[in-house]
Amino acid sequence: MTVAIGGLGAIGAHLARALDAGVEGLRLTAIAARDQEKARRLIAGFRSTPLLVDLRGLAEHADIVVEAAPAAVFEQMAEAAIGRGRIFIPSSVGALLPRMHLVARARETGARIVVPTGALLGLDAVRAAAEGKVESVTIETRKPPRGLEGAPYLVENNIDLLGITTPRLVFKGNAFDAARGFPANVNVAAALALAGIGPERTMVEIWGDPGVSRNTHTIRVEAAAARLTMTIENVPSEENPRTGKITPLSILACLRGLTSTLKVGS
Ligand SMILES: NC(=O)C1=CN([C@@H]2O[C@H](COP(=O)(O)OP(=O)(O)OC[C@H]3O[C@@H](n4cnc5c(N)ncnc54)[C@H](O)[C@@H]3O)[C@@H](O)[C@H]2O)C=CC1
Ligand SMILES: O=C([O-])CC(=O)C(=O)O
Repeated sequence: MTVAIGGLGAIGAHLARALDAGVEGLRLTAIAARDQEKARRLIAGFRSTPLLVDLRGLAEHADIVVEAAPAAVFEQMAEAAIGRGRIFIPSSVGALLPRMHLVARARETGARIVVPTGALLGLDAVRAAAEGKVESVTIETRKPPRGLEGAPYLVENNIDLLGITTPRLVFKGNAFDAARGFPANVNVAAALALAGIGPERTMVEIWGDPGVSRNTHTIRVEAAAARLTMTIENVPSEENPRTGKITPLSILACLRGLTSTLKVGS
């Protein structure tokens, strides 16, 4: 299958390099970048040169379109990919929550929207639990203050975390509101909501924590079949401290799952 990537930052550049290095059954055919010069430098050493197109053009050149750009440009990429019936893999999952009409549109065009586990863990177990009765799903996110810097919710509420010396709870509410207030920080909460009981019922706490050096997410699920408590501690990437290094790896694993003969995990 052919793959196109929109956005060449912490996630996209890593993914592009990995695909060019070789992944069985997958070929990188197109990329879109805001900084064209940087993109050219990235692909200069590639074994096979992908086309450099704009975000909307990606869907014309690949079976699978991976969105790895800021949430602000999510809609144009999603609409083009879904409109053409592609497999659309979003990174900015929070941007999907207020746009669930895209799922109905995908049903019409034959597109698929495949949400990767991303910086989170355990979505296989959450999905399994949600086949039965689920009482509650919560996620507690702790990030070093600079990993939350610039979030619209903090700006609107005049919350400055940079000088704090003790952990501070900055948001408590549902996943829908968390994604709106922290579009670049809690995509994991959106993915959890979609795997389980939806954005209104999935509860989120966001902490600015000067005591952690990793982006740390703990999910708790109380269900009829099982009780889950899971924590992941992500090493922030050098390019973008908001993004854990595991994220492009998760998308790569997700891509492999689309073509592999042996697939592990639901
Ligand atoms: N699902 C998950 O678990 C996670 C999702 N994310 C989300 O994934 C998205 C990408 O994250 P990163 O790679 O860390 O971001 P980044 O900021 O490192 O990279 C984004 C790239 O998109 C490019 N870009 C911006 N506008 C563009 C346009 N119009 N056309 C083409 N390229 C454009 C930027 O130049 C930049 O290179 C973000 O929305 C982030 O919040 C991040 C971490 C985990
Ligand atoms: O922990 C991470 O790497 C990123 C994160 O919270 C998100 O975008 O949801």
